[in-house]
Amino acid sequence: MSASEEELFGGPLRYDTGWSRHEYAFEGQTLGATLRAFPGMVAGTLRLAARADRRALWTVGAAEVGQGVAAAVGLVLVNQVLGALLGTGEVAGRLHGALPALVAGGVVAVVGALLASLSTAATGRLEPKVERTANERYLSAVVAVELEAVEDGEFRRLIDVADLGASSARRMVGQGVSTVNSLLSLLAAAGVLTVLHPVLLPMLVLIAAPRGWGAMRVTQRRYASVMLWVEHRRASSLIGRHLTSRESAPEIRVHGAGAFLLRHFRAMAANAEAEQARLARERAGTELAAAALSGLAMVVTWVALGLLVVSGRVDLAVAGTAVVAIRTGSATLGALVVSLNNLTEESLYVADLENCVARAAERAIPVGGAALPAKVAEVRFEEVRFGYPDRAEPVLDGVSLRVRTGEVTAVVGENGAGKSTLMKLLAGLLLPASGRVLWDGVDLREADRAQVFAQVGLVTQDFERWPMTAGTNIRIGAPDRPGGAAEVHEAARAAGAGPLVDGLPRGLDTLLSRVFKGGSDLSGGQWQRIGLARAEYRDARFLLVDEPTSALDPEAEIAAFDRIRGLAGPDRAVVLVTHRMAAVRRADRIYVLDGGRVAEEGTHDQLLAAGGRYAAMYAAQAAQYGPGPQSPQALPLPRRSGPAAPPAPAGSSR
Ligand SMILES: Nc1ncnc2c1ncn2[C@@H]1O[C@H](COP(=O)(O)OP(=O)(O)OP(=O)(O)O)[C@@H](O)[C@H]1O
Repeated sequence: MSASEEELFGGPLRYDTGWSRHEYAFEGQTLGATLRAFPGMVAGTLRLAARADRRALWTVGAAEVGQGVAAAVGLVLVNQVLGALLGTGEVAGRLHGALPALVAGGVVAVVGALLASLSTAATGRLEPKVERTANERYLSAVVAVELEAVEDGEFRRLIDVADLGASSARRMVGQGVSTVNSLLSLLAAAGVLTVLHPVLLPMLVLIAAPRGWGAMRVTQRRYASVMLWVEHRRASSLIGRHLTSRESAPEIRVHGAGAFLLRHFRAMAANAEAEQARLARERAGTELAAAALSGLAMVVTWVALGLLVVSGRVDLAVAGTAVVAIRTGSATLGALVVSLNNLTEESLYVADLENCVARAAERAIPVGGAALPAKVAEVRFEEVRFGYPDRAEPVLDGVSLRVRTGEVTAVVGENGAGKSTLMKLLAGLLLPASGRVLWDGVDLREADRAQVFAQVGLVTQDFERWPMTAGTNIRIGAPDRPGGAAEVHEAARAAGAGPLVDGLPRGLDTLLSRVFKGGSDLSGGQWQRIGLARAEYRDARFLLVDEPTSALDPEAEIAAFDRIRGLAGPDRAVVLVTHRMAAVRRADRIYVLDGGRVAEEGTHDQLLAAGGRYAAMYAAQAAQYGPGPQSPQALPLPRRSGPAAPPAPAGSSR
């Protein structure tokens, strides 16, 4: 651990996404274990590749087998050439005798080169397709899971890892091809050596084994180091990003945080550099030892070969071929160990991706289910209980309420009372632990969730600000609606975003993101108008509005609430969660959440008369308003000289 880690992050950073399960798993990996796992890894790669592009896969396979055969035939031809050259007779005669094998060797070499380039082209075609297929596999699985899974930390970690798995899947293709290639060339060399003389095969193994051991050792150390240092590296690149980000720029300058962070950035980089240097030293030592052992084995091999020739057990041509085969064979075996190691490492991440897909399938939103009426008129909660897994106490503990089309329903309560959770249950995003949510009598658990979602529109405080054009930001509320620019304009106008959109440099086509060149950005309040326009465009029967106006200025806020209320009609229900009591008073029905239950319910006048929690909350906020004239809708305007808007109840984080 570095001093910077201690000071900035409070302790050593360990990698804590799902793949930490593999931490050091690779360290104990032996060549034998890797070889045993080999068929499974190859099968996994083949499955992915076959899903992506079967034809390219066949081409690669055929080209690789062809190259193996060409390598074997090449060695046999070398033997024939040497046999002819080292035979008896005139030199010219011997050369003439070697000619056919030489020509054939040339042809085989050309065929081998053609096959190699064919394999390269097909592999290049296959790799991006495999990555795309792997990406699509986990992305389509993850978008279909319940919201509860998305919010579950464990599952989130799986998603992070799956992201790494897709690029590993791509690399696995290349590594798989190299492995198969090395394996086939090795088989060719080993086969030819065995045919030449059985004692030659162990010699090949003797030379290559130290190099294989060295490669395995280097990879293991690198893997262990990556695992140990990856969080450190991420943390230091995080510091780098914060140093240059737009959001931190003011504090970096005014508070002088830049020099402080830069100092730690340098210190952390120095630690990482020391680790790299240590790895390089160890690698150099290991490779030197492997080369020495391999050289020793080489000396033994050549002496043994010499003895075999002198004793007449092997003739000179065979010895010459053996030299060639041993040299190519030992180089191939070294490459095989390296690509096997890489393949093993990549396969760990691909296995994580598959794990994510499997877990996502278990937590997927069920497809199909009981049909809902085309126009649902009421959603009813019956004794609904719901709690988050990491909390002992339920958030909602026996909530009963109803939401009807043609009405504005408001839900109020203090911070953490469970209002947003209730909205998610209402939207069909969460399921109750007990009790029932009934859509015109159909239990949400059995209902076709796609039909539920089709009737819901959402506007939340942290609604998505898509880094796309203004038009897309509105249209994305109902992507399947065949509306054109006129409908989008109309939705913007109805949501009070008409002048805003018209004032943008390219109107609806203006890119609302500074991430790309030429993009514009909006203020928080302007974005909220776009969010409302999106909801307007969606035109849903149940419009769920959760704290939509916190960034609007006071007058815009009142206008926004008027508009939201205006959205309610005989065919639409509006459910409003807000801390602004002024927005609530004209709701048809108000529910006050407290302690996980509905503490009070009624109209504004009824609740004020009851003198309970609602009355207290209202009185607290009313004190923030001036005694000045009221708006035509009897909504009090906040004092211009006071806070920009009536503050939320004490302790509000919003
Ligand atoms: N995804 C989650 N995982 C675990 N706990 C959560 C999650 N979301 C909310 N909670 C907890 O559930 C409780 C209710 O949260 P919720 O957001 O529904 O309250 P709220 O009434 O909307 O609050 P606020 O007025 O502050 O927005 C809070 O204590 C919160 O910490």
